Amino acid sequence: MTPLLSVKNIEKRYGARIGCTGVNFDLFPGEVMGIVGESGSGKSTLLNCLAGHLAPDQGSVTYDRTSTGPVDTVTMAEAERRMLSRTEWAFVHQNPRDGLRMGVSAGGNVGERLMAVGARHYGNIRETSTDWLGRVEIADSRIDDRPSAFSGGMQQRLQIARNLVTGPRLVFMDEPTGGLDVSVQARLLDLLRGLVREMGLSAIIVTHDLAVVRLLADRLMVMKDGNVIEQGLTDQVLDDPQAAYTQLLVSSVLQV
Ligand SMILES: Nc1ncnc2c1ncn2[C@@H]1O[C@H](COP(=O)(O)OP(=O)(O)OP(=O)(O)O)[C@@H](O)[C@H]1O
Repeated sequence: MTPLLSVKNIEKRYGARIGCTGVNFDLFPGEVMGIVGESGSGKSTLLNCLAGHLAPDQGSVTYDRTSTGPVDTVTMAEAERRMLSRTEWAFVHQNPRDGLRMGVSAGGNVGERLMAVGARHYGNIRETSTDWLGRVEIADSRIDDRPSAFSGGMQQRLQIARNLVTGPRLVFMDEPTGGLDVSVQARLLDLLRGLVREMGLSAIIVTHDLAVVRLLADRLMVMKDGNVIEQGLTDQVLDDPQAAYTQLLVSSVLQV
């Protein structure tokens, strides 16, 4: 089977400082990969290199695009990458404000993504938007409200609807449950798990929360000081960690 994403030898430096280095992995269709590690270990740098937000200094990221087959997203033209981000990819930010348009209604936030991929019929756009708000547990009556009138959990659910409405194949998530109350996190996690399964999504999720990877990720990558120090099936890595650092991480000795 062709990997959906094939990552080879990615390195990103900030001057002399290493962001991440020597990262290699394949992600297959329908797989969810978790990336964990303490603060500053290089998780966000790697995610941003994979999603095309940062240009790595070395390495390749090959994506199996529906229309053309495998393409190197590091060297592709910016316009092409932007098109991928609107159609086959999605990016869920930790802070919903970074992924929403705060001055646009909830329905508009979802609907404009449909318009960006060519939807023109107002009635259909409104209907699909309402349907998606329902799927993320936002009442119909809130469709014309702006996200600024929503709670943090609702904003995050709206960001998820905005990202998934166009039916992406690959979703990048940066601490999707970070910054939320514990009870809100649990509900959001449940919702995400349902959507990922139902839509057969592939995803790469950065988190410092092992409960998030336990619930969502098939595979897990552990990072420290910019390096991947262990990777494998989530249950295997968490239940039988090989690296001393992962053992500390799992035994909660480390605060990540
Ligand atoms: N814009 C930048 N300029 C310089 N150094 C940076 C920049 N962004 C990140 N770094 C450095 O790169 C390394 C990896 O940082 P990164 O933000 O990727 O880690 P992280 O694991 O995502 O951390 P956190 O969980 O705190 O977000 C750190 O040493 C960090 O200081």
